[in-house]
Amino acid sequence: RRSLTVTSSNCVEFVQTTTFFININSFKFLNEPCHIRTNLDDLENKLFGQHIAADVILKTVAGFMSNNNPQKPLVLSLHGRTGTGKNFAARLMAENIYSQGMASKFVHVFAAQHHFSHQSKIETYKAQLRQQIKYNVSNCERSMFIFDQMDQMDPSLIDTIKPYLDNYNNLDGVSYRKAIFIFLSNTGGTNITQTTLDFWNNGRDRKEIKLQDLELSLSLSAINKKGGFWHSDLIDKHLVDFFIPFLPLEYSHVVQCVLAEMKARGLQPDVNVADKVAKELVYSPKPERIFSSPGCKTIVNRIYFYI
Ligand SMILES: Nc1ncnc2c1ncn2[C@@H]1O[C@H](COP(=O)(O)OP(=O)(O)OP(=O)(O)O)[C@@H](O)[C@H]1O
Repeated sequence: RRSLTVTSSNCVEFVQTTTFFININSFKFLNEPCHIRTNLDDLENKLFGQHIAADVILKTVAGFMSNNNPQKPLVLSLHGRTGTGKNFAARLMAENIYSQGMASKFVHVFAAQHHFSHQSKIETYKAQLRQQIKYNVSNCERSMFIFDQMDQMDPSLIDTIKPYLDNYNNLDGVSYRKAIFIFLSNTGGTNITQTTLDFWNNGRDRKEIKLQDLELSLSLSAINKKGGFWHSDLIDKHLVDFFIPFLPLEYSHVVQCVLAEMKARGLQPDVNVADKVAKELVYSPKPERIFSSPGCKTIVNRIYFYI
């Protein structure tokens, strides 16, 4: 049985619900205005140890979504070592914008190694990418595109999407100004770690680190590392609105991650379990050993071992 809710918006999402008593699936088209809620106020409480990222994301995403006439799409480039929360932050953004979160048909994830793995198919990938971006933004102007493993992406693919990141009023009849592009990469992780370590060695609180302390070095390392932004004029043309650093996570942040994960899984948060999980991880660099090498990445599967 199908029902269709027709609304003024062209952004509709197909939702399947189960009707228990009749034992059939009923289907509804729900209106999804691509602006469900942009209440990112709790970002800082969910994203641990990332005061810069939480602040920038909260302000830019909320501001962008409340602007009905943005001059260009929102383009954020998230940088940091593994397990520091870049994908998690992208997920939080999606969950705060679309009713279906990452499962929304308006959220499109491209992972370099998965979607663009064969160098010989680059021309096909370019054509597909152009087509997908155009089709999806035509369908929903508030679409979100997430490019994971940016540092492993062929730079010519990035150049392909350049026109969509600019402030053209429209390209072939489509305006891309309300779309969101998010790039994720490990590029710049070493610089971020060094700066955070310097603060620690000087006895300064990491919360004193400012976006300005890292943003320039991030854009330079992004452009100088082969792959992704390499030799791309995306940076010269100022198409990326913010390069956002994700700081390496310390023991206390891993403990927070474990407690949050236990809660999310319906388990009683247990500080002893969190302490054991956090202590068993490898910490770097030598000799300080204050940053978790896997960040919070491997904790989920470890929790059950220690319960
Ligand atoms: N700063 C954080 N705050 C809260 N949870 C975190 C944080 N960092 C990581 N996590 C947890 O660890 C999991 C893995 O992190 P995530 O995938 O976001 O790392 P990443 O930075 O994208 O790593 P990679 O560079 O390897 O892709 C997340 O799903 C989340 O549960």
